[in-house]
Amino acid sequence: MIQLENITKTYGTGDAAVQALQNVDLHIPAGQVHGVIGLSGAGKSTLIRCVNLLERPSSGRVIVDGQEMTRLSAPQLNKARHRIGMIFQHFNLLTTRTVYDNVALPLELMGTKRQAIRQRVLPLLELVGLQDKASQYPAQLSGGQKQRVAIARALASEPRVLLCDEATSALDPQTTGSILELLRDINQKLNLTILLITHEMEVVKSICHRVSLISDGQLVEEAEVGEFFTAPRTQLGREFLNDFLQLEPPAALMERLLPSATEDSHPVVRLTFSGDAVSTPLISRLARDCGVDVSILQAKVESIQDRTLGLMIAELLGSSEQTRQAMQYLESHQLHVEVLGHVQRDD
Ligand SMILES: Nc1ncnc2c1ncn2[C@@H]1O[C@H](COP(=O)(O)OP(=O)(O)OP(=O)(O)O)[C@@H](O)[C@H]1O
Repeated sequence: MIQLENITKTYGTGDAAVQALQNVDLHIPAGQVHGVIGLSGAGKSTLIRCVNLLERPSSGRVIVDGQEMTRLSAPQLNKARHRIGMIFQHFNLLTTRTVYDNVALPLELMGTKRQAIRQRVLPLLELVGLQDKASQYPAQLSGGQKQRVAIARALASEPRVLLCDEATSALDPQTTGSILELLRDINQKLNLTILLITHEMEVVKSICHRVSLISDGQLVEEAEVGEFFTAPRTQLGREFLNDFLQLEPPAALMERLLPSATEDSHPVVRLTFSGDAVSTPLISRLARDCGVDVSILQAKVESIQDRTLGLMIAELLGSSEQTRQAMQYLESHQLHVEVLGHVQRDD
């Protein structure tokens, strides 16, 4: 439904040139909710704005619903944009129009008749739960209600695709939850394809089927959400996951961590495991098979879609050969082992 082919976007020229996107390829099938996550300045907004050509790519092709957007004339592009709704972090409602008139606006611009507008707007207000707010003005609404109006407005022209540009970043966690629920509902009821950009893992976890990770204008990782949360393939992916799970070693331990091993130090490791490994008694096997004791410093189990994810920060106690074998043993059982540092034995 959405296809980006080898997209590059450069802002400015010469010394002032900023390459915001480099060789971006992305394919999102119809009916999917796809998230793009990345740090500030990574190129998320540029990427999503390239889909409806609010930003024109410097090179590459954008194809939406079979139509090559990058080849359309201005009037054709205008028409094609009716099939692509968009919502924004700060809602972008017209303050002088009522809720009803905000939702009606795209239809008015398309020349739709009054009666037909009414027949479209009222069910949309019902869909987003604002049927009793039709005659209110945006200033009278909460942030969540404003975003609901924006969603209804984006749906007015019966789009096939909805672009969400940090749509929940200005909302509190509870309101975020209800907006994400509404988006999930719309995705299922209308089979709407949704592309969203976010810097929040919670958003990805809640509603996305697949996720891409963007860094310095490049897509560096793409995976199903369950896979991304259980086995990110890049260091940046692991950092997002660790931030989300808030599993960092205690500060006092961090201060004692040595970057490399000494004769009488033990490794401190972060273990990430999923699937069968969660229910396998690996710790007792480490003691039995490798002669290594495990001192658990922090541990957590999370359910992500249909997968279970376990995380643990632990100190491996044994000789350097024993701990090396223990790490090999863990990796051979599909655990991701990251050595955070080494801690000097107390005794
Ligand atoms: N109109 C512009 N002119 C020049 N540079 C720009 C323009 N818009 C974005 N950039 C630059 O392009 C890069 C990507 O910006 P973009 O806004 O797409 O990132 P982002 O991931 O959405 O960031 P944030 O999460 O902070 O909004 C940044 O280095 C930014 O400074």
